[in-house]
Amino acid sequence: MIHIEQLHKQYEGRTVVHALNLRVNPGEIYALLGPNGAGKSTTIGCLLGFVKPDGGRIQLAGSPLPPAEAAVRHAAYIAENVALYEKLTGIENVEFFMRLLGRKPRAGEIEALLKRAGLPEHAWRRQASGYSKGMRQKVGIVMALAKGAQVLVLDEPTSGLDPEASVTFGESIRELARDGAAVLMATHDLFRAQELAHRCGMLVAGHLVGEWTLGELNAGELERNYLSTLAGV
Ligand SMILES: Nc1ncnc2c1ncn2[C@@H]1O[C@H](COP(=O)(O)OP(=O)(O)OP(=O)(O)O)[C@@H](O)[C@H]1O
Repeated sequence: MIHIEQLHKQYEGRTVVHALNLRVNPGEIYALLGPNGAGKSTTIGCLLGFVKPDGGRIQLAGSPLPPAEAAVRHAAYIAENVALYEKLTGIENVEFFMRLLGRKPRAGEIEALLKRAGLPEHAWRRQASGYSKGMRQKVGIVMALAKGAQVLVLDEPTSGLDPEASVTFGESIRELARDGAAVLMATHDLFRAQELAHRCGMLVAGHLVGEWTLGELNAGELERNYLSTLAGV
């Protein structure tokens, strides 16, 4: 579960997130939409403890810990470009990550996770320096799976992915949500948001100006809502 109450953030005296309230339940995928500079990444930064908020309350996975510590324990973060140890192979990256979590992988466990996330077998033992963006995202998914993350946070996850990679990635996200993760995804990809998310919210200049339940809307209607909401702000 992700629970944000009255989140407030300023930079150099300018408020970039205003009294934001947002809740993502276990098993739910929530798409955070909004134009460039709306405050999506800042909100994510506050959620994961990278950015210090100026006010409000954040709770992750029901933990009483501050966001940075709760995120280390319960959350996985997949950025637009997943950073990996370039000299290590896919398998070695995941193994290293698991050891950081204090886990010794069982025989065949990493291979099974890589397969589940759809990383082609020929890449498993190749250095990550040669991985494409989509391949990196898949390793990110494996890390979320290995961690059993209860909270998954994604920033522009499908930007620059080809349609097939985007679909495969979406399937992995759905699977993680079906396993009970609360998923928050900041995106400009309205089509993918409509396809994947259960709900979406629109952030404009740090204000949450609209929230919609998807499923009732097709991608065209979501785009019309987005544009008319933007025009009305
Ligand atoms: N470290 C910082 N110092 C000063 N201003 C910042 C800093 N980080 C972000 N901002 C400002 O905060 C506002 C929100 O930025 P943020 O990156 O959160 O928006 P965003 O919705 O993620 O945008 P995009 O869709 O372009 O990624 C912007 O006006 C940005 O210039």
